[in-house]
Amino acid sequence: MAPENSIIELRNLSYKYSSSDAKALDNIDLSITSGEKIAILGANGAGKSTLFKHLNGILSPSSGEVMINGETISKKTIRKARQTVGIVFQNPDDQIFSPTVEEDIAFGPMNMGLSEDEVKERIETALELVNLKGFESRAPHHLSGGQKKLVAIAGVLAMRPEVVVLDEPTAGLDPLNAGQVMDIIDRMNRELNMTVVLSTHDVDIIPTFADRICIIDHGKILATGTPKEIFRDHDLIQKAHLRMPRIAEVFELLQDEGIDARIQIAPADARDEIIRVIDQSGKQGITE
Ligand SMILES: Nc1ncnc2c1ncn2[C@@H]1O[C@H](COP(=O)(O)OP(=O)(O)OP(=O)(O)O)[C@@H](O)[C@H]1O
Repeated sequence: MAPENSIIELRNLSYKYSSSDAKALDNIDLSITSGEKIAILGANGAGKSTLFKHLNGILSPSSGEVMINGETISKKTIRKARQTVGIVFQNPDDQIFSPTVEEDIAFGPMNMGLSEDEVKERIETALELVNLKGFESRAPHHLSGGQKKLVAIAGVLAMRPEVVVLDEPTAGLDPLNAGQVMDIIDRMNRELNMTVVLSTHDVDIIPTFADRICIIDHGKILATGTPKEIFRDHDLIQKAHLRMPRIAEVFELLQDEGIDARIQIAPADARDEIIRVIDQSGKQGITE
């Protein structure tokens, strides 16, 4: 039995590409809870994309199983699994095919057999959410990389999946667009109650985004935990080819100055800690 509220359940999942001797995924056990925001971290080649391709049946396990809402993905359940789990690939060119933005976003909902009115409404809502109203007739291949990424997100959004999986959603985007994409992802979770699974190499966005982190290395899970738990473990961070978020470096510098500040990784926690240190030094100043 899958744990209660578990929307995705991976059990002893292993996968080997036919052209390779090594396992790309090696005995993965992971349970993803409905409504959570989970970040999958790992070095290049760790197995993140291979893992994601198992979440809606693009790849089938060499051994083990993938369950969506308690049902193992099989020929019989794959259609339902694909409606439940929508994937936004790393390269938007892999998923945008239609001559116009509107037709591209309509593709998924039309395949679901929805009425014309419903499809129209979904296109409008999806374009509004990604701030691309007015782009309906534009040709996707003439858009910028960031705009294409937004079209790919809108296409998945229009299918209203319970889970959205995003493979490195901010890769190749300038800071402003990366921030915009992260805001959209956050709204998908807060306003549309979607479960979000994403992979990223950007450790600075994780403390504000993720409820939970899962670190994979050479196809195996090294650790799962809250961002605070994971970033406490320096050996783990090194092994996974990651680094501490920049905010933590400020606290390390303060500690080098002999200031009793506890290392923080998220902006709001950093603010609270700095206020605490200032308050404390103020009180010390009064008593001295
Ligand atoms: N089509 C394929 N055929 C053979 N081996 C593959 C194929 N795709 C990926 N691999 C191998 O499987 C392993 C996992 O690759 P994967 O693309 O899942 O990693 P990743 O964590 O997504 O990496 P990145 O961060 O670079 O996108 C790597 O060793 C890779 O070389």
